[in-house]
Amino acid sequence: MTARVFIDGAAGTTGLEIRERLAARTDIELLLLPENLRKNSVKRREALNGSDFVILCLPDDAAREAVALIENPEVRVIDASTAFRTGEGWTYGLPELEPSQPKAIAEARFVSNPGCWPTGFLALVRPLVRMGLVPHDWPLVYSGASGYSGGGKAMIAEFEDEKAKGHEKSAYRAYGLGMAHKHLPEMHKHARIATPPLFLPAVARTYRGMLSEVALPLHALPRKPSLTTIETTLREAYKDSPVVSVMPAEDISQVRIEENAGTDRLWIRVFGNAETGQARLMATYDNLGKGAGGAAVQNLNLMAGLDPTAGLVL
Ligand SMILES: NC(=O)C1=CN([C@@H]2O[C@H](COP(=O)(O)OP(=O)(O)OC[C@H]3O[C@@H](n4cnc5c(N)ncnc54)[C@H](OP(=O)(O)O)[C@@H]3O)[C@@H](O)[C@H]2O)C=CC1
Ligand SMILES: CC(=O)N[C@@H](CCC(=O)OP(=O)(O)O)C(=O)O
Repeated sequence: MTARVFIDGAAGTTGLEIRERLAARTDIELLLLPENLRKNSVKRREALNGSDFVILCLPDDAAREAVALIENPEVRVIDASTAFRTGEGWTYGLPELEPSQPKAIAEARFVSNPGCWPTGFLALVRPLVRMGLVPHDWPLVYSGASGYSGGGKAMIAEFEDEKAKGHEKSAYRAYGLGMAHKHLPEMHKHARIATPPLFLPAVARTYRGMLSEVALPLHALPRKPSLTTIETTLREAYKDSPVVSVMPAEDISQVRIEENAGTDRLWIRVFGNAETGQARLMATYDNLGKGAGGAAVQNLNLMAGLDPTAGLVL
């Protein structure tokens, strides 16, 4: 039996990525609206209610509107927007978050796909907080750079189209300077920490890819874990994941943002200096892969009981 899947927002940056991953599959029947009807609310309502699964790749308000249009209780939803990531009744779609998360996603009706930034943060810190190596009230700092497709069609135009409003010529732009980024609530909630992290995001002149980091002064943590303990804890947490891997850090002196661009992988490395007790935890992945489209396909596979890695670039 095939699962009928409707992508609302299939012409957008994230929607196109998901479409590409699903198009060739024989276990999925993909429903799409033609270009001239893709914002027609009558046709959208029909498609939203006539599918087994809908994947929403829309701005927050349009995602809320789409959910409100769903009347058929059999329809199950994956939402890629920020609208429901801390919402009641929604399951957070990061299978690697907790040992129980894949089952929770598999059984859920409403799944919120994680934000691209929270994906890296939670992958780096959640096992360390869970195991008590980082206290839940530790003032965590999270920094990194994203490819500009992370801002969707509007930011792609900003970086690529000289005629676009606010055309950007710079190679690297820091933002979120008011320290109130829209992803803070989900990082706070799902890391199960006392306060949101200090978050220092930037966007780089590369289309896709992310490199994000958490620095830890191991010597100042109550349990003074070694670099090896940190790395072993993370490796143990992801030992069964086909998507998240802890890679060896020795023999590497440089890491590039493009490392996992074009894939659905997320790689973690634990760098640092054992003598000074300073650690630099790093994640590389793709804002459109594990940060969005790949994560949505991973969640769909779990929810539909399909091969967990089908359609993923690993
Ligand atoms: N880009 C990324 O790396 C990530 C994106 N996301 C999230 O995914 C969602 C989609 O983002 P992204 O693909 O980047 O954005 P885009 O702007 O590239 O695409 C959004 C799409 O939604 C369409 N749309 C807007 N309003 C409606 C409506 N009322 N009915 C039907 N279609 C509508 C747009 O139409 P039109 O083409 O006419 O503008 C566009 O095609 C957002 O919520 C974003 O936060 C999450 C993680 C990462
Ligand atoms: C580079 C860039 O601007 N990235 C966006 C985040 C990507 C996004 O909007 O997606 P989600 O919120 O759904 O994850 C930002 O920081 O606002």
